[in-house]
Amino acid sequence: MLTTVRGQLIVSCQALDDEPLHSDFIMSRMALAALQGGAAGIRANSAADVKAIRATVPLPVIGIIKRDYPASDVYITATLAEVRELMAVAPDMIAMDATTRQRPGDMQLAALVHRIREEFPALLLMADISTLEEALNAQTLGFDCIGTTLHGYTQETQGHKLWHDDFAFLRQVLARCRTPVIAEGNVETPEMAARCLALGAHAVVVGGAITRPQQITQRFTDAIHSPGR
Ligand SMILES: CC(=O)N[C@H](C=O)[C@@H](O)[C@H](O)[C@H](O)COP(=O)(O)O
Repeated sequence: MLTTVRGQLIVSCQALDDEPLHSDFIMSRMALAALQGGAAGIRANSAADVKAIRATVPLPVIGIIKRDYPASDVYITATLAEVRELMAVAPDMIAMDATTRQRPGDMQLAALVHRIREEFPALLLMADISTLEEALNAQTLGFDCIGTTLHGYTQETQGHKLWHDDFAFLRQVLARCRTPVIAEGNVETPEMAARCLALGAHAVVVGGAITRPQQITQRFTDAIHSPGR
């Protein structure tokens, strides 16, 4: 899978249950639209969506399960239970939260990765990180690739966007990691996606700017109503 997506666009097709497009059927059609537009891979949330997408498009799929747990801020493939659920539909790679935050049941990331490797030795694992420290830790733990997915979404990085300062954070991670780095999170324009790849990202994941119409609409309405217009 990593070879297939090298230098390419991966489209994240996700709609949570409180979003207007929440439906495995709709996500599978989003994936088909992404294929027709030239995407090389798909990222999807839930076993149902991964299954529907795999039945519709011949592209590699990165699977995740977003699930909230009490007393932990970790929600992207937080425990072994989510990995097992996803493995029932066999995504090509699974992405999981690889931040240093406390996980449900106080499970340590290193122990969890060890358990996953024991149970699913052939599975590719993507580390969703928010800081350079977490990227380096993920590399040490042997993740197959590192995604900047959570940069801006943790307490430590709140308010940051991946594109700030000409992708300074991405450049920092790329300079320090030999594990392939996938740029993900707030890549809002085609130019930004191209820039991530030019900087050396292995691939780039774009979600909302392609598959969340409410977000796309708001960009237009914000521009129309902005005071300086
Ligand atoms: C922080 C978090 O939960 N990110 C999620 C991870 O799968 C998705 O909601 C994002 O859509 C995805 O990362 C792509 O990012 P963007 O939609 O900004 O292009």
